[in-house]
Amino acid sequence: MKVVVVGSGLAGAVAARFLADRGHRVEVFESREHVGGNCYDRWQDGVMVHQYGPHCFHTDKPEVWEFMNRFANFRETGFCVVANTPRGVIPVPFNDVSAEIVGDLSPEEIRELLFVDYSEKHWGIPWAEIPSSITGRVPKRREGRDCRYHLDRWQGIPREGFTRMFEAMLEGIPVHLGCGEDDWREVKADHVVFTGSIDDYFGRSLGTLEYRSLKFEYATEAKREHFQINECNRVNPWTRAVDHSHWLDQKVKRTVIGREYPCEWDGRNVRMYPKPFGGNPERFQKYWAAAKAERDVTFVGRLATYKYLDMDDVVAQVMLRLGGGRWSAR
Ligand SMILES: O=c1ccn([C@@H]2O[C@H](COP(=O)(O)OP(=O)(O)O[C@H]3O[C@@H]([C@H](O)CO)[C@H](O)[C@H]3O)[C@@H](O)[C@H]2O)c(=O)[nH]1
Repeated sequence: MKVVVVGSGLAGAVAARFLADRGHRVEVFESREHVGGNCYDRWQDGVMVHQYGPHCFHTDKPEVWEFMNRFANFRETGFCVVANTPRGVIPVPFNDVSAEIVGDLSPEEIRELLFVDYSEKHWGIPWAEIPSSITGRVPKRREGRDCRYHLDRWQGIPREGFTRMFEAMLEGIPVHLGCGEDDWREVKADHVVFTGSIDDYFGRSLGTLEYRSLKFEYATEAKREHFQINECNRVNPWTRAVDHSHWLDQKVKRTVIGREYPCEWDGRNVRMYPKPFGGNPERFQKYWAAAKAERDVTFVGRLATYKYLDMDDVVAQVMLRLGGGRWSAR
């Protein structure tokens, strides 16, 4: 069977590999000039930099971890995040170490200190309007002194970077970079795996789905003790600063610091976070109903399913939808 995969980010690359492994003839169409989507990394001043913000792979799903390890040698490590709050710099999620610095706090006080300012900057709306699908992601008070941001059984990053991992995943599969939005439609295929924003598939005929985006600033500065500092305050306009030399534990004096400034997706920058408010959920449901009626198209990934999915959930979603024996959108 001939399959066209639209997009070479995580969903697209996993889908392409999954199908090629099962004997299908796969061709990938990518609008950017590189594979890997927002996981793309590159080298700057000798430091491996995640171009579109920090991506730590973390999972409790053995089949997902096994799949990813076919394409990369992972440096298995957990990353610790601290928050720069009006009461000092503390580990986030809030744990016993945080409590030693600012005193033990009630859930409401933790929410005020760590989440309200950050989330309002990140999402651009008042805290009270941020839906529970987002606030539910916010890690609660954690007992103990484990300062890793995620507690999943497996976590880390590819030693040679995500870009190299994607290249390995796509080995032997034709990939077209820098494509126009509709180039893939010219190819006659038995099936399409669409990983772009679902409204693009339908020519935005039912309205445009909105996203939050980020403006990234990269500066070469002195190496820092902390891997990531979340700005949980109103003083600094950026939400987080990442010292990229920590990915590979690079012993450097100078490093690359990436700062993230939240903004709206405007059609020229990158779609980063689906916005589950402001009419978008209703708009998405209309597109999803239309998607269900499409024969021989599978919609997968964060953009096509308009869901705030973690990386491992994307891999699991692709495996389920393509391995479940059905080809149509679900
Ligand atoms: O200090 C904070 C942190 C978070 N929030 C709020 O929680 C929402 C979800 O946060 P998070 O999952 O961290 O957001 P994101 O998907 O951008 O994070 C990815 O980056 C790394 C992580 O930062 C470690 O490098 C992680 O692997 C991914 O989850 C957030 O949108 C805020 O609303 C907060 O308020 N304050």
